Amino acid sequence: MRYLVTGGAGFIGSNFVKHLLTEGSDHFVVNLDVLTYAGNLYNLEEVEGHANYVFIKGSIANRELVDLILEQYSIDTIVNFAAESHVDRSITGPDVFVKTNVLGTQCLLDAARAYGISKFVQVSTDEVYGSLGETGYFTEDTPLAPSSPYSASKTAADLLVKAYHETYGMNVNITRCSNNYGPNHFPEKLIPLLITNALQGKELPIYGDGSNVRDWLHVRDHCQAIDLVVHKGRPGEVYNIGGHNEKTNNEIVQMITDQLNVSKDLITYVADRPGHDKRYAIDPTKITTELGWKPSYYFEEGLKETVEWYLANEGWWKNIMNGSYVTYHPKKSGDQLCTH
Ligand SMILES: Cc1cn([C@H]2C[C@H](O)[C@@H](COP(=O)(O)OP(=O)(O)O[C@H]3O[C@H](CO)[C@@H](O)[C@H](O)[C@H]3O)O2)c(=O)[nH]c1=O
Repeated sequence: MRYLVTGGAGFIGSNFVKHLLTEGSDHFVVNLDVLTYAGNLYNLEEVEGHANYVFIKGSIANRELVDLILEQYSIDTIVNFAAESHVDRSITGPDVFVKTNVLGTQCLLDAARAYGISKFVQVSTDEVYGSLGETGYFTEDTPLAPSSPYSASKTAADLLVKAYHETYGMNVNITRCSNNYGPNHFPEKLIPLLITNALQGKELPIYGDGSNVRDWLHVRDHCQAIDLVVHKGRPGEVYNIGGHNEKTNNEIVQMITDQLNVSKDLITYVADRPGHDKRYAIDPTKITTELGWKPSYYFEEGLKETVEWYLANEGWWKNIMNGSYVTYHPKKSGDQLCTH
C-alpha cells in the first residue's frame, strides 16, 4: 500500500509511521508534517533512512503541495493525524485549531477526492463526545457534545469526513481514541509533563482536585487499531479505540511519584482548566467484535516502560525544553522542504 501519513512527526503519527515501516511489509510511506512545536524529526530517527519512506515538510492546508504528493507518489491511502491537539492551548488561542483541524482536513479531503484515494482515515478523539458523569461509556452512537475549542474543531472535522462519505461516496473511516501514552509523547501532556517535571524536581501541577478521569491507551495499541481500521474498517464507519484503563489524575501522579521515588510534596493543586471534562471512558465493543482488536498493554506495565523510556531518553526531552527540537535534515534525495 502507498500511504500518505499526515502529522507523522508528532507523537501518535510518528509511532504509526514506525509501525508501518517495521511490521515487515512493503508499504511505502510519505510523511507530510509542517513541524509545529509538537512535530519532531528526532521521533523518526529509526526510519529516516528507510528506502520506502519520504519526509516532506508542509501543511495539509496547502492544496498544491498535497496534490503534488498524491500524484507524484501514487498514494492510495491517507491517514490524517495532522492536528493541533492540546486542549489548554485551544483555550488561549482557538484560531490555529480551526485553521489546521477544520480547514486543513477539508483541504485534504478535497485532494483525496480529486485523486480518487481508496481509503481516508481520520484520526479523531473521544473528546468529541464531551464529558461523562460517574458512570457509563462512550459508544459510537453517543451524541457529539464537545466542550473545548480543540474538541469542537475535531468534531467539525469528523462531520466533514462523514459528509464526504455521504455526499461523494468516499471510503472513509473515523477513529476516536482515548488518552494515549507511551514513548515520544510531547511533555505538555499530563503523563510526560509529570515524568519530566519529577525528574527535574519541579512542581507537579494537578488541575482542580485531581478527580478527573481519563481512559489511558498505549500508543502502540492505538497504532495497531488504526492499522486494522485501514485494512478492515467498513466504509463510512466510526470506531472508538480505548484502553479500558480509567484512572483519576490523582492516581496517575501517585503512580509516577512512586516509580520515580520523588517527594509527594512536589504535587501542587492548581486552578482548574475552564470547561474541564470530568470523565472519559470508551466502550471498545465495536472495534473488538468487528475487527478483532484488543489492547496488549497492561497499564501498570505500560506506564512503567514509559517512565523508563523518559529516563533513557533524557536528550530527547531536554532538547524540547531548550527549543532545539524543530529540525530539518533531509536524509535522502526524495525528502523535500516546503515552506508554506
Ligand atoms: C497538562 C495537565 C493536565 N492535567 C489534567 C487535565 C486532564 O484531566 C488530564 C489529561 O490532560 P491532557 O494530558 O492535557 O489531555 P486531555 O486534555 O485529556 O486530552 C488528550 O487526550 C485526548 C483524547 O482523550 C486527545 O484528543 C487530546 O489531543 C490529548 O491532548 O490531566 C493536569 O491536571 N495538569 C496538567 O498540567
